[in-house]
Amino acid sequence: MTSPNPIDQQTIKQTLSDFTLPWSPDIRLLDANIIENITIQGQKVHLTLNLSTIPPDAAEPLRARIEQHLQQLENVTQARVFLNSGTASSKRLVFPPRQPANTTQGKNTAPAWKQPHKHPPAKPGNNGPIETLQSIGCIIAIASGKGGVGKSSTAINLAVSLAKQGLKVGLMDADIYGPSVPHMLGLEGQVEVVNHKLLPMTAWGISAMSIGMLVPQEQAMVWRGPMVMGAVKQLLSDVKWGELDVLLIDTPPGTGDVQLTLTQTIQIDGAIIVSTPQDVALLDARRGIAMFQKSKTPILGIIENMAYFSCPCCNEKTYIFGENGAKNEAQTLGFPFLGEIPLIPAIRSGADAGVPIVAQDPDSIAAKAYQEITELMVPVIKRLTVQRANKQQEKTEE
Ligand SMILES: Nc1ncnc2c1ncn2[C@@H]1O[C@H](COP(=O)(O)OP(=O)(O)OP(=O)(O)O)[C@@H](O)[C@H]1O
Repeated sequence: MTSPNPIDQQTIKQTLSDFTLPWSPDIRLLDANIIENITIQGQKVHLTLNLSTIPPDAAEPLRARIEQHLQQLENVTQARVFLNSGTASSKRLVFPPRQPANTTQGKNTAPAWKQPHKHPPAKPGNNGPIETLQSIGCIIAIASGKGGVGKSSTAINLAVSLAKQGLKVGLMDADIYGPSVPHMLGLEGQVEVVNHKLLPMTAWGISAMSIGMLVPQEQAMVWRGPMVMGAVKQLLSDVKWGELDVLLIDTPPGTGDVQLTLTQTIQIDGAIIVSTPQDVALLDARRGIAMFQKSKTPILGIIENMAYFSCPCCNEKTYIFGENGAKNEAQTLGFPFLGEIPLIPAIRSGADAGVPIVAQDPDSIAAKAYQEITELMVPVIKRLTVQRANKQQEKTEE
């Protein structure tokens, strides 16, 4: 007896290559940025469609048609198509109900660090734990000394990549002056308010909140001093994050009011510094590092973004801005070097289209570079979670 041919992404894409959009027959499904994700396990195929790009009446028929089509493939025993609304507010999330993590017949077998985080209850006072952050395993700031080095793109792709590894991830966009997270995640619409708390929006498997979802961008851009501090505090205490393994905070470049408010208001368990390889960016990165060190926030490592240009034809690497700049800097300063992300047009076009590259093309060089970094981050997140719980416990006992 011969074993069935393995199915791969290529076969699935090939099968769907003639599929056109019922409401726009000139456009192929594969060209329409509608497919979020294809996962294959043996002979089972799961495909996720981005509901926000489909006319409401067309969603269910399209889902059923694709499912039926895939089911006809010789080696497919199960084909399931899910619709993901991309936002929490639209209430159209039609994933099957989430199973409790790591449970077998009702018995919770999750490792200790993944048990529901039971941080002690909030204590009144300035530096007491904030109630909405109580069920968060640990908090990591993504920072850069200089603007435009790709900090937000890095934060988003790391968040989605961590979620793909099974972690519950939140992303708070604290870049009050230039919030780019909603656009990069393709999030639109109104934030939902329940019991006086804001609900984060969901996209690509993560929860996200940004000042850009609450006020028009022109408004926030001119805020200074107390207004900025007030906005950061609101993002921290008025958002119902729920249970998360990790909250990533995308901070604005530099060392201003936002960073100060964050480090004075909450316990940040670690900071990751994003830098490009050039000297000037590295110099600015040093300032960012110094600020976190002043507030005793551990530096978890440095990521070099736009490390090299990767030729789309032959994958040859060209080190446009010099080689190993951030890597050498990390070594000099004694911090872990977490990895390098290539300069790849698809990272920019994905961000512009609201589809992070790790979701759009998980097998790409870029997605793999982010994944390698998140594989290093997972054990760190576990360690920080345990440390945070211990620290919070100590604080309540003081
Ligand atoms: N590795 C990369 N390859 C190609 N383009 C990239 C890469 N990283 C970031 N970009 C692009 O560079 C631009 C700046 O990136 P991004 O907004 O993430 O930077 P930032 O440091 O957060 O900026 P800001 O200082 O405005 O907050 C964006 O258009 C983004 O898509």
